[in-house]
Amino acid sequence: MNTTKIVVTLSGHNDDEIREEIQKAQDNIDDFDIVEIRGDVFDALNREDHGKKVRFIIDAFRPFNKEIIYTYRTAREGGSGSKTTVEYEALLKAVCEVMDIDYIDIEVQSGDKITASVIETARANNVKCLMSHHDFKRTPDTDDILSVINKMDELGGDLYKVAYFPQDEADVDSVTEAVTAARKEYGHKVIGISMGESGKRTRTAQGDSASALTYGFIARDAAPGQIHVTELRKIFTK
Ligand SMILES: O=C1C[C@@](O)(C(=O)O)C[C@@H](O)[C@@H]1O
Repeated sequence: MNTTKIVVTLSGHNDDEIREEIQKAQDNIDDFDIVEIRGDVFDALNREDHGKKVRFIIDAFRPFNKEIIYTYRTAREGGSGSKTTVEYEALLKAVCEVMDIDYIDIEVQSGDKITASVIETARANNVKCLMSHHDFKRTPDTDDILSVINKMDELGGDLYKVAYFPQDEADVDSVTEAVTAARKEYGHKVIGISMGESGKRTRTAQGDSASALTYGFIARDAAPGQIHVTELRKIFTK
């Protein structure tokens, strides 16, 4: 049975783009299970306006019983977020405290102390922790990918996501092998993404190497190699 949930990443920056994405997503509401809000696209806004945008998106999908992931992707991991690690920690904690979300994405490279303190606040507010790690330049070998995932498990997350950029097919295979091995160890909690065109097969993998979540787009892709959610739904219902 296919148990990969489809996530739609929303990355519209301004009101027009946000409305367009919400409309398209609502028109294709059965093509995804979870909504990812990319908070880093609101980086230029103050805390209050940032919060308003996030709440607006949450309110658009709650009536459809969609789960919500809040992600603030920092520039060092391929996003547009320019906050310092101290600001990053404060933002994630505030989001857990005041927003009605299901998952918070925590970049483990922000450090063990920050990760632990965000996890504590998330737990206190019934928010699940999606541990993440991205490298937009390269892919380490399978053992190194597995040590990142082991670390995420030690830190105490609910889902473990790694995303890498491949240089060749062998790099894509390393991600697939790491997901397969980590699933044996930890169960269906692992997400392994190889970005770009050649990595697309990691986004549609089924069986032993299937990820717990696969991220797709509705209006514009938020990462290289992302697939439209309607296509993902077709692939995963075959
Ligand atoms: O970590 C991920 C995965 C992703 O980078 C992708 O490659 O689809 C897209 C991001 O929005 C998300 O937070």
